[in-house]
Amino acid sequence: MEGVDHLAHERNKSEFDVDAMKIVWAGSPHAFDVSDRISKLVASDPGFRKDNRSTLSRKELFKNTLRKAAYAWKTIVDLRLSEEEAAKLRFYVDEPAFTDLHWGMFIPAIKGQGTEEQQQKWLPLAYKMQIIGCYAQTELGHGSNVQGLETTATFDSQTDEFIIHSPTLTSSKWWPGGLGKVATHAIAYARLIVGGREHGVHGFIVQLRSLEDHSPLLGITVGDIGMKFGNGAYNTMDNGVLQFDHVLDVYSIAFASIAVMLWVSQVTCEGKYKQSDVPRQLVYGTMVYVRQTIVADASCALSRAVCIATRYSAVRRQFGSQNGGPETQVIDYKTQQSRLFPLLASAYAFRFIGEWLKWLYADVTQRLQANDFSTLPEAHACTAGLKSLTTTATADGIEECRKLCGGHGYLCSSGLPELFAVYVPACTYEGDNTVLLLQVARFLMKTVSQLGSRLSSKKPVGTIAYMTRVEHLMQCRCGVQRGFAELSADLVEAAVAHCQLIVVSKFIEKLQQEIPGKGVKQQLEVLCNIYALFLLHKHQGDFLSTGCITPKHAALANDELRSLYSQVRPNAIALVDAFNYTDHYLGSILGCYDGNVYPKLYEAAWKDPLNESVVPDGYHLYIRPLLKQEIRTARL
Ligand SMILES: CCCCC/C=C\C/C=C\C/C=C\CCC(=O)SCCNC(=O)CCNC(=O)[C@H](O)C(C)(C)COP(=O)(O)OP(=O)(O)OC[C@H]1O[C@@H](n2cnc3c(N)ncnc32)[C@H](O)[C@@H]1OP(=O)(O)O
Ligand SMILES: Cc1cc2nc3c(=O)[nH]c(=O)nc-3n(C[C@H](O)[C@H](O)[C@H](O)COP(=O)(O)OP(=O)(O)OC[C@H]3O[C@@H](n4cnc5c(N)ncnc54)[C@H](O)[C@@H]3O)c2cc1C
Repeated sequence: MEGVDHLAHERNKSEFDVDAMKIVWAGSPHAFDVSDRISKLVASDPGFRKDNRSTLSRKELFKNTLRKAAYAWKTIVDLRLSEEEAAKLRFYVDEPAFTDLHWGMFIPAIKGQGTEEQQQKWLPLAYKMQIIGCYAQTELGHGSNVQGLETTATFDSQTDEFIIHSPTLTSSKWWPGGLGKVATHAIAYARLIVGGREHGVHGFIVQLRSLEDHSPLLGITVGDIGMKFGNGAYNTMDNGVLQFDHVLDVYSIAFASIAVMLWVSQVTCEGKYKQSDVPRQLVYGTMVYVRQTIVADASCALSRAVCIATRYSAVRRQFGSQNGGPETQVIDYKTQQSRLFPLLASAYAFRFIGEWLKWLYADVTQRLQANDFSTLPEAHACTAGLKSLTTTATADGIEECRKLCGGHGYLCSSGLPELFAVYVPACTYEGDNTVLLLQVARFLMKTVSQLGSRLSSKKPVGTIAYMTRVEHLMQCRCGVQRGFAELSADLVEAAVAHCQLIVVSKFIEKLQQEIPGKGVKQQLEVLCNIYALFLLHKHQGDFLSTGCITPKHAALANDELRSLYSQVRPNAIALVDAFNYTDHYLGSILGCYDGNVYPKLYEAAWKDPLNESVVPDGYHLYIRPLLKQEIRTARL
């Protein structure tokens, strides 16, 4: 029945202050206020409806996305929302669109790599959306290997301009989000050539389309690369293809510096290339920035799937009826708990590692401005490794949540298939996860060679086993005289172990902070122990081989896990309520707040276009002749 909370009995079991946990999840009372207000604003506005996406054609879907993006911008302007509120609104609109890359990469690239002059020229236009940008780095032939990019930018000292060109088919820009049909400008990465000499890959701001009639400019060929995985999903985004034919790009300016003129690589009017001695990888700065935002995104996506699966697991009953009484809630099965609760713990773990990574990125950015590159390698390794670890775990976790919901998890109305389809490219974009782990492995090899076996001492006591595991995995690999390439598959395992050590240690450090609210810290301690012991159980071969745990320890850890699951069980619904997601944002009948699943599933079924007629189109043409044997049947 509408209005009845079918999960009230679960919510009454909670042993902690849910409102206080909501603040912990949001990060601060202010952050909670903004999230709560904006999520309700979006949920209550029919202009942001999203429950019909799976029934639209690609063109209808895309036009609807443009409508929503324009409507969101009008809402932001009319309500005079702050940058923080506007970002939250785009988040809760929950539709991959060109705005993601305009705000998520194009603007950060100009802020992070543009000179003061370039920022003054381009940022006001971008903030007012008088230009729409994309980040055009990947090409048809190269994505991971940035140094393999083929697009050229040749400086013409006669005209004081750059000529941007796609010399080969494989140099076509391919994948940039927003590029296909919307972006008017791109930050295009190209090989800088000055005076016949090549100076590696640099970023250029290039105008692609007329600001008058949106037609591609002379020398620009641009379009969409076609349908992607899943039906609605990421097909709201116009990932594009772009070719330059000797574009005399009067607007392009070679990105001349990182942060505040820290790294000045200039091309003078006389055609001289000047670069000071800062790491050339600073040109990758935008990717490092985005990778740390992707870690925070992982906690959002995983928590969303876990919220759906947890609420449905409490609603769903199957088997176990005693004397005609109610069947057993599937959330009470130990197998369901052993699959679901580690994902619940991971969602919280990724939330806190995302907070720490945001601090690490801000710290390294501040150091760069002071010409201090000392923590850049660690920042790169951490952002790369944690992006890889959290997105892989989240993509796998969303699929596990779909399976935890049985058959109904496969319905679009569960919200899980689309969430999976939208999320999984995160394992590829912003750096293929294996390629990024190889960067971490390279960092570990260098660290081991510099520090000897002790990779790092500054870790909480509870992580000794985790630290020993990483050192053991590295020693086993570094000890043998074989090349990096030969050992790369093993080194990637050590890289994963290193990242897991970071997540566990930062979760433990989080618990050392002052955390207000009745029972809140205790619940987080349970989740931290679940995260740490679940991984120890999953990788117990590594831990046993280090000798720092014995088979008896491994068995005790497993017993402790079961006990921890029992401690979470009465609090599970409250722990997912703490994410404070609206039903609109969840987009899931199985995960609806009131747990009134069956009537909503049944009602939703009849809204499918196929049910607009009781006799389907095609019956008279194809089925009736079949049934009436009017088609000559093959001789049996
Ligand atoms: C739900 C809807 C979406 C939500 C949207 C929200 C926001 C939008 C954001 C994301 C989603 C949408 C789109 C994604 C956009 C993209 O995908 S943009 C393109 C991303 N592409 C990549 O990530 C490419 C990956 N490849 C690389 O980063 C590099 O090629 C490499 C693998 C790092 C290798 O680089 P290379 O220059 O060859 O260096 P090498 O391996 O030789 O290393 C040399 C030294 O440099 C150090 N180093 C490498 N990278 C960095 C770095 N970034 N920072 C600092 N240092 C770096 C490396 O460690 C080596 O150091 P040594 O001391 O010499 O060992
Ligand atoms: C949805 C989506 C949105 C995107 N948006 C953008 C965007 O806005 N802008 C942009 O510039 N790009 C974008 N991209 C492109 C994305 O950044 C690249 O696809 C990504 O960096 C991976 O590169 P690749 O496609 O070349 O993969 P490849 O590197 O070709 O990967 C193929 C396989 O090769 C393996 N491999 C590659 N190199 C090595 C190695 N050295 N050692 C071991 N294994 C290796 C990989 O692990 C993988 O298994 C997007 C991609 C997607 C899917």
